[in-house]
Amino acid sequence: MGEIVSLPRRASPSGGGGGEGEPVLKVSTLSRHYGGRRALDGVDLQVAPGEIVALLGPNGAGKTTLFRIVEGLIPADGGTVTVAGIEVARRPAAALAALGIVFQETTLDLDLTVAENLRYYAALRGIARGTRAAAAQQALVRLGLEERAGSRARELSGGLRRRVELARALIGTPRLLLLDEPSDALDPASRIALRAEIDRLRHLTGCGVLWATHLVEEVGNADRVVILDRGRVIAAGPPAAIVAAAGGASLTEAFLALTGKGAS
Ligand SMILES: Nc1ncnc2c1ncn2[C@@H]1O[C@H](COP(=O)(O)OP(=O)(O)OP(=O)(O)O)[C@@H](O)[C@H]1O
Repeated sequence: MGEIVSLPRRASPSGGGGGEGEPVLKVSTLSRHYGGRRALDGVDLQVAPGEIVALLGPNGAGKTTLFRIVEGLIPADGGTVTVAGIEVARRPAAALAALGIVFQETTLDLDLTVAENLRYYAALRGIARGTRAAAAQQALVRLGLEERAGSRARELSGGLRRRVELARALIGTPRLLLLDEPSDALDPASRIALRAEIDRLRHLTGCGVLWATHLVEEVGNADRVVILDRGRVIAAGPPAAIVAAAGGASLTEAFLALTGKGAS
């Protein structure tokens, strides 16, 4: 186990990121057990508007548990989570309304068309009947999916399905986008395209992004990386600063030095 490396957040959005303004996600001393097993142990992290924060950790580090608490699906044992200033434990519905979520597994209805999936989600988000079609159309345009509007989700490649899910997550103008290992099932070209898309979208919408992954090569473009290991934050800061502080030549080396574990 490496020592804790804590580095300052980038002071200015230059270089592509956001990083200014009140945090859209604030996680403070969060803990959670499953029976006798400690899944999260005093986790602190923040995401600013327009900022991409990668949550990097090996399998079992606690990433999914953290996401479930932020989404209001399970309670924490201790600590607090606020989304856009709203405390999840006190006002779960309001906090959920400020979130856009892309789950690890595809959650599109494969028998519906792309446009139908988006309109259905708009209805779930409480968007008025008269404006749902416009909200779905705006989402299609944002992701360059207009020509796919009539395609059944089943006919789309994995990369295109993810783009539809991103489009869907942005309906209702969320303040924070939660991406739970979104590129796990994608081929390398689709992974690269997805990263570029998310970078573009955070500039376009100003939403913050928390991106969970166990793939070190995915996090180099993030504004900040938070490394989670066995439920604890063991390093946090811009990728280059983590590499420098851990004395590695690359983020992969730094990750190995800090966790003592292999990563893909
Ligand atoms: N429902 C559960 N019951 C008991 N233990 C659980 C449960 N869910 C997770 N755990 C344990 O909590 C720890 C954190 O798991 P979690 O799924 O949050 O990690 P993760 O970083 O998302 O891993 P992965 O990348 O494999 O999804 C692990 O030790 C896991 O075995």
